[in-house]
Formats: sequence, structure tokens, C-alpha cells
Amino acid sequence: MAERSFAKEVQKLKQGEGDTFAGEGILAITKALLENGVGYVGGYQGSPISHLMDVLADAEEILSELGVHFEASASEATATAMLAASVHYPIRGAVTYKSVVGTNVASDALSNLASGGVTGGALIIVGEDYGEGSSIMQERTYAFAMKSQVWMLDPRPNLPAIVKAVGDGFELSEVSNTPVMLQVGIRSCHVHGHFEARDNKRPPVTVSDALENPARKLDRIVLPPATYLHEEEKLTKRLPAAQKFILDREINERFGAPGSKVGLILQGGTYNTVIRALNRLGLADLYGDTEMDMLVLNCVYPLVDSQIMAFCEGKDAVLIIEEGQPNYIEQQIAHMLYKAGKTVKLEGKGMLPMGGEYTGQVMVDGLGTFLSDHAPDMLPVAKLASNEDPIAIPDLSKVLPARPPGFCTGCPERPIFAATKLVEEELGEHHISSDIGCHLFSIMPPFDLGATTMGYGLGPASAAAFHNENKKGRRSISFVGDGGFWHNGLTSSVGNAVFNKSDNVIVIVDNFYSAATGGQDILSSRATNKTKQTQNSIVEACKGMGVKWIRQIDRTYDVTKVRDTLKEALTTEEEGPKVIVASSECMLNKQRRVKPELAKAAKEGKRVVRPRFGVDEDICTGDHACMRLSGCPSLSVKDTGDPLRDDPVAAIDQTCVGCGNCGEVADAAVLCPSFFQAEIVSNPSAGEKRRARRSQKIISWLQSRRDAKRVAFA
Ligand SMILES: O=C(O)C(=O)Cc1c[nH]c2ccccc12
Repeated sequence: MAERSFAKEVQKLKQGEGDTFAGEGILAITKALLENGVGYVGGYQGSPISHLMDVLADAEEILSELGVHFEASASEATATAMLAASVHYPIRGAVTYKSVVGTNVASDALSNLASGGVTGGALIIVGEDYGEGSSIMQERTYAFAMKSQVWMLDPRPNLPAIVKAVGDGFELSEVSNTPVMLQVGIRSCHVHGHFEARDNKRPPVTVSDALENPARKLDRIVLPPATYLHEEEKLTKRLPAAQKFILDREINERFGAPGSKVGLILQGGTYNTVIRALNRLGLADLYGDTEMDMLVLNCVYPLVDSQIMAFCEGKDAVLIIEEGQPNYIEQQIAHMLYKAGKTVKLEGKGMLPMGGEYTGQVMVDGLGTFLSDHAPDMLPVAKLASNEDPIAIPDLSKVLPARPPGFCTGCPERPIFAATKLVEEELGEHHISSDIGCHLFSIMPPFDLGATTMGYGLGPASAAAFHNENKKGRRSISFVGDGGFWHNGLTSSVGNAVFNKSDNVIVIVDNFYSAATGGQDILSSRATNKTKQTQNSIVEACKGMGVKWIRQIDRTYDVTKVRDTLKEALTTEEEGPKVIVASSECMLNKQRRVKPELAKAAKEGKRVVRPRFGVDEDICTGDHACMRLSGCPSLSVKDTGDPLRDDPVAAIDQTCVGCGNCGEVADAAVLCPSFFQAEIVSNPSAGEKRRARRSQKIISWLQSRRDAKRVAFA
């Protein structure tokens, strides 16, 4: 069960001619796929398009009614390879993934797909996770489009533009026999708006039809000598066909007053921010009407030389607005202008920052500088020579505490790292390789465990070089999540360790879902899923790979057991990789599942017990060792008001879910007897009520007796 259910919203996908579709960008993309007769869809989730996969999964019934096949792909490589169905058959296919990481994973399939080319429209919806709030390294997908020569659309972030881009993308792909990327950032994915719906279209040829009528053309298969042909075709046929389509269809848009002395060439995705910046500079109204001459590239690759040159003709200066680095678009345009001997002043990076998100302020500053330098007369006097001092904005980084990502309250992964710390206390520090997933938060305080992260499913692989000559010496420890394990960890990490007779320790952090991408089901999820085969054992998979030493821990909150198992793995004389599968359900998903059930039961008058933990402040010494070993966000500090106590005591706030981790950690570390467990009982029995009243009375009596004896501090 994913973090968000779109079960209700997907009903909108049934809308047709005459309806106005209102909703979110990702839903609009899905609707557009159906309106354009898509035959199959797939993908792998990841921010910012996790929810697009969730929409597709929730829409599976609607998709299958239309004869559209949907798959939750094992990885982005799988998703891209799936587009092979559009190579020989005139079937439209779409896949979706996070970029650039997903594109990295997909790149083998992407090159092959791009080389042979496609007959049916092949659309890759890439969620470009660039800028503020991104969870990955800062790179651009653009390089992949250039190197493999697949085209890239980057529509303006509004629903009609995004929906149009889906249809344009399919057609562009078909006329140029080339896969097309449709790039959407987080703001496009979640922008709300509306568009005029059209009827959904059954795919004219379905994947079932293709199976009944197999086809193959040798010159589409990627093997020499066809590969040489493919390269030539890319240059002589596919590129010109794409450029012609981009011009004929007016994919790129012109706004503002043509013929002005300065102009902007921008990526479609930056349009909203540019308009807002122009608005703040007094050069656009709230509806986006502006005098500024703009060429909006809804297709950022390939560029059409003649269009760019025509735009620049007669201008003194042009500003290229292109987010991220390197400045690929600017370089191409500079190259075009130089070759043609043009003298128009080209601005871009330098005036705008080389890297980082082009946020509202960045855009205002960059555009302001461009206009002051090249067209000061366009700027309103108040902006050009303001009599007002700019508003002083305090440096918030000095006053606000940093909020690095961390494990949730009740997270079952926290005790695994608490146990690792305890083992290290005994056996010394180890080299630890981390992986992608929630468990990577181990690198942050209070654990400070883990030295590298090399990619999804590659935690144990990134420990591969660490081979200890000394058989009794230290081994490396590596972590990989269940998501990463099935994405490619089974072969790249576990299989590799078995084959190379690694002596290292691998901990598979199994929380029953692909939790970091939004709690989607995966092969080993415990839940039954109507359309997927779940409940496949990680342990059996590892054994099948040849792992001999393997331990399953069914409750990661048992810190003592995790500690002892890890210690055994690090010290056993048995050869080969030592694998520990540490399994407990993601607490976020568990709460999503259990909370409504409990609330319903309580409402129906049933007896419901919810555990909570607390700290006895009379016993707590305020050394905060519990926090250093647990780090649970529900653990906080509390001032008792007692001047004889130097340190504030530990306190557990109302976000506690009663997982028991703090108590277990305290116990395993022989830390602290101050933790207690209480139970919140809804609809208690008459006997329970009586007992509670009685004990309440006794406690009150004891408390008032103690308070009476206390020295009071005024
Ligand atoms: O959802 C995210 O933020 C992720 O980083 C997860 C993810 C999805 N596909 C990937 C491929 C390579 C590395 C990470 C991911």
C-alpha cells in the first residue's frame, strides 16, 4: 500500500469529451496517456514521480478495461527495456522514472532503444529531481538525451501544456522513430489546474495483438552492421524529421513583443518562475502577459537552428535561461551564432548562477541584471533607481535549527543501527557501506554510521574491494534495503559477494515496502496485492544465490538479538558472505494501515489498547544516553524546574507509537531503568475502570504526600 491512495482521483480518468478535468499534474499525464491510445505503461517510482506510479497502480483496472497493460517494473532498466514493444510494433508505450538516477540505471536499455529506434511512440516520463528538496546528486538528464540522441520535452508547468506534451511526444517519437523523454520537475508533477478532457482511446494495436502476430526487422536490432546504419539514420533522417515536426507543430512558443532588442530563450519548465520574476520586475501582469520577447523551448533537445537564429535576428542581447549545469543549451546556441558570424550578445550562466535551482529570487536577480545591462529603458524607474532600501531579510540559517532527514518515530531501522553501535563498542569501528533508502539516515547523528553510498542496491557491492588478508581481522559491514535488494542488489551485491567469496557482512534492512519512494509494494512485501505476486522470501532468494550463512531476524526492535547476530556474523569462522535479513514493518506504513482500523474499532465501542512509552523523571539522570542510542524524534528534553538538577530529563512526546525501541535500547545497553510502558485503553471494561480509578487514587495520594515533603523553590 503506497503512502497515498489515488483510488478516488483515478475515477476522473474515465472523463471524456465535454468534461473539464481538474486535478494534479501526475493525474493529467496519466489521463493524457489514455487519450492518446497508449498500449502499455510501466516504470519505477522515485521522487518526484513516485505518485505517478501510484496513480498508474491505482488505475490498473481502468487501464486494463481499455486494453492497456501496466507493470510496476523491477527497475528503470526493466522499464526502459519494456519499450522494446514499440520497436517493431506500432504500439504506443510510456514508462516513468526518477532522474537522473533512474536514467543512470536505465542507460544500457536507453542506448539500445535509441540505436534501433522505434515504430510506435515511446515516451519516457522522467521526474527531474533537481534543485531544492532533491534527494539525489545534482546532475541533468539532458546529457543522456544528447548522448543517446533521444529527444527531450520540457513543457511549461501547467496542465494543458503538460497534456499537450504527452500527445506531441508520441507523435514526435513516431515521425522521427526516436524515443522521447518528457521531463517534469516536482512543481510540474504536483501543480494543480484543469484542461478540457477528450475521450480515452483504446490502443489501435494492443500488446496481445502483437503477440498473436509476431514481427521482426533485422535492421532494427542492435548488432553490427545495423548499428552503423542506426548512427547514420540518426543524423540524416531522425534528427531532421524531429526538427521539422517541432517547427511544423509549433512545439516551442513565442510570447511577448517580437522584434524587441532583447529577448529570452528559456526551458519550458522554467516558464512560471520567469513570468513571476517579470511580474515582480513590473514587466508582466498576473496573467503572464508581457512585452518581453520570449522563445519558450517546450522541446529542449533537439534545438532547431533556424528557429533560434530567427529569434536572435536583429537583437542586441539574448539571455538563455537554463537550469543546472553544464550549460548545454547555451553552448549549442553559442556555437550556432558563432558559426553564422552573428554578433548578438549572448548571456546565460554568469548572469544567472552556474548551478542550483532557479528559484524566484534567483530569477528576479538574474533578469534584473540582464535588463539593467542591456535594456535599462524597459525597467520601470522604481526598479531601476529605487528610493527604497531593499527589505532586510535575516539570515535564517543562523537562527533556525538545521533539519536533516532522519528516521521516523517508531522506525524499525533505528534499533538496527543502535545495535551496530553497541557491537562497535565491543569490537571497534568497522568500515560501513551504505545504500539508497531510509536506512541511509544512519549516516546522520546520533548513529554516524556509514561511509559511502554508491547507488540503489549497491551497498554491499561498494564494500567489494574490502578484502582482509587477515582472516581474523575486521570485516566490512554493508547495508541494503529490501527495495534496493530487489531493484538490483540480489545480483550486483549478493551474487557478487557469493561469487567472489567475500567474507564481509551484509545486512538487508527489510521493512516490507519500498519505503523511501513512498511505501510501494515489492516482491517480499507481506501484504497480499490484487495484481502482484508478493510474499517472496529474501532469505530464499539469497540461499538460491549461494549464501550459506544467513540469519533472519523477525523483530528488529529486539536490539539484543540484532547486536548478538551482528557480532556473530563479524566473528564466525564460516567462510563466504554473512547475510542478516532484519525485518520489521515500516512504521509509517504500519500506522497508515493500523490507525484507521483501531479508530474504527474504538468508534464501534470495542476495547482498543495502544501502548505508549514514558520516562520517569525522578529516575532519569538527564544523561541523554537513550537519545544518543535511539534518536527517536518523539524523545525530547524537559526541564523539571528543579535547580538541583543540572540537566533536563528525557521526555517522550505524544507522537510516540509505542514501538518500544527506547526501552529495548536502554535495556540492551544496560542504560536506564527510567522508561516505562503505559497503555491507553479505549472502551475499557468495568473492572478496568474500577482498577484505574483505584490506582489513580493511590497515586494521587502518594504524589501529594511527596509534594508536601518537597522543598519548594519560589
Ligand atoms: O526516490 C528516491 O528519492 C530515490 O532515490 C529512489 C530511487 C529510485 N530509483 C533509483 C535509482 C537509483 C538510485 C535511487 C533510486
